Amino acid sequence: MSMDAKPTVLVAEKLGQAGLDLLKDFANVDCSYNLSPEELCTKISLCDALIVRSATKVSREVFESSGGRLKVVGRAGVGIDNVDLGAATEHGCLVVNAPTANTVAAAEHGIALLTAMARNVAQADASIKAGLYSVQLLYVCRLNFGKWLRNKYVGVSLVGKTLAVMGFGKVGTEVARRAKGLADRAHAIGVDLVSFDEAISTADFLSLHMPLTPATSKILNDENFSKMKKGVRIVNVARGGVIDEDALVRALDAGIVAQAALDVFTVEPPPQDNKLVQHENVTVTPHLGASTMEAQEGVAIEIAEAVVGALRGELASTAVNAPMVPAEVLTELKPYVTLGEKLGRLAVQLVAGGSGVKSVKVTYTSARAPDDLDTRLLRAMVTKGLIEPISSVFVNLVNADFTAKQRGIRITEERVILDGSPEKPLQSIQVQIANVESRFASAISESGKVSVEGKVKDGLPHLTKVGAFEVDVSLEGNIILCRQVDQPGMIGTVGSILGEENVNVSFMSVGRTAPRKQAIMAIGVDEQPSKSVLKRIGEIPAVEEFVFLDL
Ligand SMILES: NC(=O)c1ccc[n+]([C@@H]2O[C@H](COP(=O)([O-])OP(=O)(O)OC[C@H]3O[C@@H](n4cnc5c(N)ncnc54)[C@H](O)[C@@H]3O)[C@@H](O)[C@H]2O)c1
Ligand SMILES: O=C(O)[C@H](O)COP(=O)(O)O
Repeated sequence: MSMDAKPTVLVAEKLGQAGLDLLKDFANVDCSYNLSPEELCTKISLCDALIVRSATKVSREVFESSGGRLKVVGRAGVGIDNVDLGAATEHGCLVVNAPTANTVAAAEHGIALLTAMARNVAQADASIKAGLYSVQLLYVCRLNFGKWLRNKYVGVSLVGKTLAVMGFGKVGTEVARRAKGLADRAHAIGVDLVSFDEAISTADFLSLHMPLTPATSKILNDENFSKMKKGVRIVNVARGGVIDEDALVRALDAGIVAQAALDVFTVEPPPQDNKLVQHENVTVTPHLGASTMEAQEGVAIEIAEAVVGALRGELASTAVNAPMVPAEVLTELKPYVTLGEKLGRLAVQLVAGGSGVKSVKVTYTSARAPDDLDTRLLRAMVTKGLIEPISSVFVNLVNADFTAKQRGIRITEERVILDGSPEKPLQSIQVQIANVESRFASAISESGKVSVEGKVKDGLPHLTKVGAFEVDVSLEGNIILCRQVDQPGMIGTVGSILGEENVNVSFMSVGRTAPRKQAIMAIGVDEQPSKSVLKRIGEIPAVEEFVFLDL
């Protein structure tokens, strides 16, 4: 981050002014458009956030070049096919989009293309203009009637036709709503949910609105064109890649597809000699679906708010590579999130060597029904606590599951449903690590696992159980755990050794199996005691084992 501690946001494509103003209130904003892939990779190591539209490829190299600084990529629009989500997740980088602000604009453009295509508006306009142009050049008669082609551009009517809306999400729904008014037939609104094969074989018009994914890539191909009604007309305001463009040229030439209206292309901008662009039965626009004044202001505000929120550490409601947790749930879970992370940190530090951790079980006790308790955030934070003390990896909500998997750590979850009031989301969290040896033998529970358990008390995380021993220590600062013979004077002895070195004790708690037998003393300390102090504690005759844990 820069010297003035403001984050830096790189805006790599044109963004509405209202969004830029919002960003500038919070961050240093670098608007650099038309960067080459190499320039983007060079700049990115100085940026905390990147905002793009559809033209910038946010590739794996971009994340690798960021050196861990890039925290969020904001896609000022819907489609995220230009962002390598896998690489973003691996690098712990949140990706957010602006999913709602351009819906109507895209739907309106789809309808514009549908009606313009059906009535040859673009071709007829180009033809007349070409005719007038030759008049001016040649200084001949006033009109060139050769270009006034009223018979050539006879169109087709939409009334009574079937429109198949493929991809019935936000844009698809809005297209169907508008098309209903045009076609005025129940089955033209796309509410008959039919199979893909039925849709393509019965439609007079196809309007594409699905995202580009491995499943939709080239979904309209030779095989599927051959199943279509002869004379079908196709509108694409989704992504060029959902159509096999060579196959579409063949289908147009064969008369299977009468016309196509395309806003998007596999390669943008398409090369000059692209056969679709040149085809007389194809109408094209340069990816204008989201390009209205209103949509661009809306998208800019939507993405700026999401990026600023993410940089502030808030969970974005439009995240596309992290679990979505609504704001009110997040507020409620906050102390449990801290508890989960601290229990993870404690548990892994109790393992001898730390690195053998492969099998972890997290048990939640709660009076809430399972579907009323979203544990993904808790699991991610336990994972963060488990992994960060034993590696240099930065773990967050985005990459927690990936990082655990990559390190071969299997994390299972169990919920124990309690009777009682579901007012609190959780009663307790227990973290158990199987098949490991402990640096502190008393942390091994009866089941042979390193086990720690905690609760939230008065809004603060507390350690309440270590192995089979019940304790109660607030999880702030650091902790010393001692197992000793239960006898009078132990608290005073340990307390005075710490006091001599000015180590402040914040909390002490003793849990024992039975009076005068074994006990565990959990001591919360604000400072880290020196090695010699820890040695002196270990030399107290009644102390059988002890461990210092860094929280
Ligand atoms: N031309 C433009 O400027 C422009 C503007 C906005 C959106 N878009 C494109 O349109 C797409 C849709 O936008 P949206 O806001 O409606 O998104 P959305 O997520 O609301 O809708 C997408 C729909 O497609 C469906 N879908 C996914 N895979 C499918 C498949 N294999 N077959 C059929 N349906 C499938 C989903 O279930 C969902 O209902 C975006 O991903 C983007 O690529 C383009
Ligand atoms: O997916 C989208 O939102 C649209 O394709 C808009 O893309 P654009 O931001 O490049 O106009």
